[in-house]
Amino acid sequence: MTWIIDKQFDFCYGHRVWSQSLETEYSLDDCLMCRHLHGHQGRIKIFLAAETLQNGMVTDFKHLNWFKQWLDATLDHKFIIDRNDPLFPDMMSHYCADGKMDDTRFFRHDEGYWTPRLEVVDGEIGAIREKYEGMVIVDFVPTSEQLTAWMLEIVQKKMAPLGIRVNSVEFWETPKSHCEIKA
Ligand SMILES: Nc1nc2c(c(=O)[nH]1)N=C([C@H](O)[C@H](O)COP(=O)(O)OP(=O)(O)OP(=O)(O)O)CN2
Repeated sequence: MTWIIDKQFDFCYGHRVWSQSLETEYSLDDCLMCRHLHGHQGRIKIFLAAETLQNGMVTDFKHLNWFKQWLDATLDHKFIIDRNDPLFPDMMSHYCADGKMDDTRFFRHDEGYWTPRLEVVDGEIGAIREKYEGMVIVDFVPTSEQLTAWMLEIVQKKMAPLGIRVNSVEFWETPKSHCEIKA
């Protein structure tokens, strides 16, 4: 017997899918809208599984509170940008040298993303600081598929010491566009 429990989390974020390309026979138009800077109300569901119960539970639902905190602090109301995005030097001009991301101007986080060191823009107007405060840099195109894979890995690593298996992760970029990864 396998028990599967799940918990859902919502967050809003911005992104740009700079690699989008379309087969117009199928898409019916050639507008690469996902290359625009745009935002979503994202929804993620984490599924945890076990063959035996501890204290009558797969694990306490509250053992995912850390994920809510991480999501709120890291991605909620942030713009997720790929460091390889051709627009990166333009959007992140204060954080580039020779047209490339200057790693020394960023914090590297264990979960595999970067955030700008805000002292780099000391002396600039508040709006400039606010722009960079809202940036989360990743090393992949932030599609539904890749965001889901990234978050699956983060949850798997964190839950492993508890002996909890992540069964799958589901992600909704919009209410109609959904991705699932079975671990
Ligand atoms: N396989 C993927 N395709 C697309 C992705 C993606 O991450 N993976 N992302 C986008 C866009 O970011 C976009 O915002 C979502 O587009 P779309 O599905 O077209 O939006 P809706 O769910 O609102 O659907 P409508 O048909 O426009 O109503 C594009 N493709």
